[in-house]
Amino acid sequence: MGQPIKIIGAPMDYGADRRGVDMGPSAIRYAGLADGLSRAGVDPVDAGDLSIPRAEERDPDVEQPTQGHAKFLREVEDVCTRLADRVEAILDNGEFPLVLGGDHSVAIGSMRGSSSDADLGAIWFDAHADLNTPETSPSGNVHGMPLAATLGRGAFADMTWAHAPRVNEESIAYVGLRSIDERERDLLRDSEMTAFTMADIDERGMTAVVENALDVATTDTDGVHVSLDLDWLDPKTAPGVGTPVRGGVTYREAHAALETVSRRHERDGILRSMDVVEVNPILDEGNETATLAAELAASAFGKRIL
Ligand SMILES: NC(=[NH2+])NCCC[C@H](N)C(=O)O
Ligand SMILES: [Mn+2]
Ligand SMILES: [Mn+2]
Repeated sequence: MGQPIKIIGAPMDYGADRRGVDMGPSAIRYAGLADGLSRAGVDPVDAGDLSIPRAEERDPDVEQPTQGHAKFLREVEDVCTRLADRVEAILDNGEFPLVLGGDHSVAIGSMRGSSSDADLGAIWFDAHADLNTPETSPSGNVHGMPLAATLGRGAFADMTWAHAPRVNEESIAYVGLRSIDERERDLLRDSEMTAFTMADIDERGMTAVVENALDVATTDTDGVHVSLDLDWLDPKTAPGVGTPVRGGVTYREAHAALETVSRRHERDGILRSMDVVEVNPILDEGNETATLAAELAASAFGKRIL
């Protein structure tokens, strides 16, 4: 059955404005994640959830970086530090870490852990660029900042729990971008990251775009982290997310994308870690977004129609 997949839940909502995303891991498990992975031919082992301090005990105004604004940064640091350690230990054990969010700030921990012993590329399946720093963020929500944190931008420069020096911007590719804040656009334009927007998908088709993104993420790296934010999909298909943006990826395009990743992984063994984030069961309709998250994970690990 190949490399065992270690499922680890990070039921965190500190990085998002909308409560409920902390229930994502339960909803994705309930939707049949482990069964789907087994049917895809891999061996899932559920390592349970990280413990997260109770939301009711938080105070949004306690801790702030010296510059800018980032809500609950101390709580995010605590969770991501523990998550990074877990991800690193799973990889040391020869297993594959599959992290279930939680809001997208969990990716700070996933990528830090996954890159501790490796040069790591990343594919960011998301409507958003998640490149705000505390200085540029219009919302102060850390789920809009994980890539800036990983790259050590702005106020994150001195935060060793966040900055992952073995992730280089040249090895990061976005797929499906369609919502970028004004100051974030300048950060993106001035960076070496590769951004495939929805317009690129319209023009060239999903498979070609993802092949290209994989080329970017595998050049001069030891492996790839896949970060799947469910708001990447169109809200009609994935309504259970806190920051929906219309004009997103369709059901079939999403499966085609993850199947393309899986085919490259079967050929070249490129994948190193993955997270599936931003499923909010309170905003969902009949758990369909969590079900989609579970199905897309199965596609990434080899599930095929025939
Ligand atoms: N992972 C996400 N859903 N991010 C949404 C970010 C939205 C907006 N760009 C912000 O900084 O607040
Ligand atoms: Mn998003
Ligand atoms: Mn995101």
